[in-house]
Amino acid sequence: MSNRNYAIVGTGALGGFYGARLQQAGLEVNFLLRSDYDQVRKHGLIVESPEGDFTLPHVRAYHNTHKMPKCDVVIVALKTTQNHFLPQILPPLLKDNGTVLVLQNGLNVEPEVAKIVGAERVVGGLCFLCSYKVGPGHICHLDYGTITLGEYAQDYKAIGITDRLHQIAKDFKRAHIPIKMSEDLLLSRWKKLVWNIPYNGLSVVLDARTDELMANPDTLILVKEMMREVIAGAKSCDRIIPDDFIPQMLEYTQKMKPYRTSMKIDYDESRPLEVEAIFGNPIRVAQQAGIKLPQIEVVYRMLKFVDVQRQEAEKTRRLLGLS
Ligand SMILES: NC(=O)C1=CN([C@@H]2O[C@H](COP(=O)(O)OP(=O)(O)OC[C@H]3O[C@@H](n4cnc5c(N)ncnc54)[C@H](OP(=O)(O)O)[C@@H]3O)[C@@H](O)[C@H]2O)C=CC1
Ligand SMILES: CC(C)(CO)C(=O)C(=O)O
Repeated sequence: MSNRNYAIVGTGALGGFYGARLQQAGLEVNFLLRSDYDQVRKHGLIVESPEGDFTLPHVRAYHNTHKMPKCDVVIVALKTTQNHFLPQILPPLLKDNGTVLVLQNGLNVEPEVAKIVGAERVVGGLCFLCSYKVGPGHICHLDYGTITLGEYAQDYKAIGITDRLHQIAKDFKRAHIPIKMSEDLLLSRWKKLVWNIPYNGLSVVLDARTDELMANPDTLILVKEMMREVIAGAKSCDRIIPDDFIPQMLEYTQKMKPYRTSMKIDYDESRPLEVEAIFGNPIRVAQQAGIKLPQIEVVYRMLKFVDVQRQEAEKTRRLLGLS
């Protein structure tokens, strides 16, 4: 049995789900919470899942990083829009030889964390998970769950699969979380963006679920064209995604239960959108290599517009005491 202890920074749809699974498998997991702290401290976590519902009535819940024990593995599961909190959260939580595992969507999230804790402490992970938070401490897992783990090194240099990756993978497998390991984290991040960029973006701009985007011939064309642009973006970083990856992603989505993407859920709930991590960073990275991604850029500008509008409306509602 591993004696590695874990911290979950951001106990929401993703962090709450994987953290609960790790605790259920017997590992020590320390959960950092914000608005859900009181509820989770008193009543623990509830997970509904097609793989079996379960409740953890007692969890190690904290709302202050300084009160948490130092951990071997700190999992970053905040929305990227909240990453400005990481410089305060991470240093007191991490053991001297500890690892930060970044499970967020988007590109260039590891370099952000590396600036705080050092590149040698960072590992990334891409989560193929459909999960959302129903209420405080209550997570609904809809489908999938595989994590692709990859080592991070300065400038996303591919450094292969290390011993610590195997160690972390072992803990997750113990918790029945399917794990793949990537030799090249940057390639894996771009591959994930082949899905996230078209579906997350169009779901918000067009107010549509994945099945609706797939069923309509016009949106299907847009999805495919945006996927081709993501592949061009990856190529600008010398990462080659074969063209047959597009039909694979389309088939994956076709088989998926009708799904409101995570960005659409954020939009519907008036939360800030992960526009910069998922759109802005890939656009800028490609641009630095002299490659333009014009269709992705159109959706990016639209998303920024609707995001600002929503946040302004939300601020007004708060000022009026309406939310
Ligand atoms: N959900 C999914 O199925 C998938 C999500 N992802 C990615 O995973 C990441 C997390 O997404 P998701 O779990 O859906 O998001 P959620 O909004 O469900 O969870 C994030 C949690 O972080 C908490 N939080 C935010 N700021 C702080 C803080 N300063 N201190 C403590 N807790 C904080 C939030 O609490 P509060 O309520 O207080 O704001 C919330 O509970 C994103 O990058 C997303 O794109 C990737 C693949 C699938
Ligand atoms: C691709 C998917 C749906 C997980 O499979 C996802 O990553 C998301 O909603 O952000």
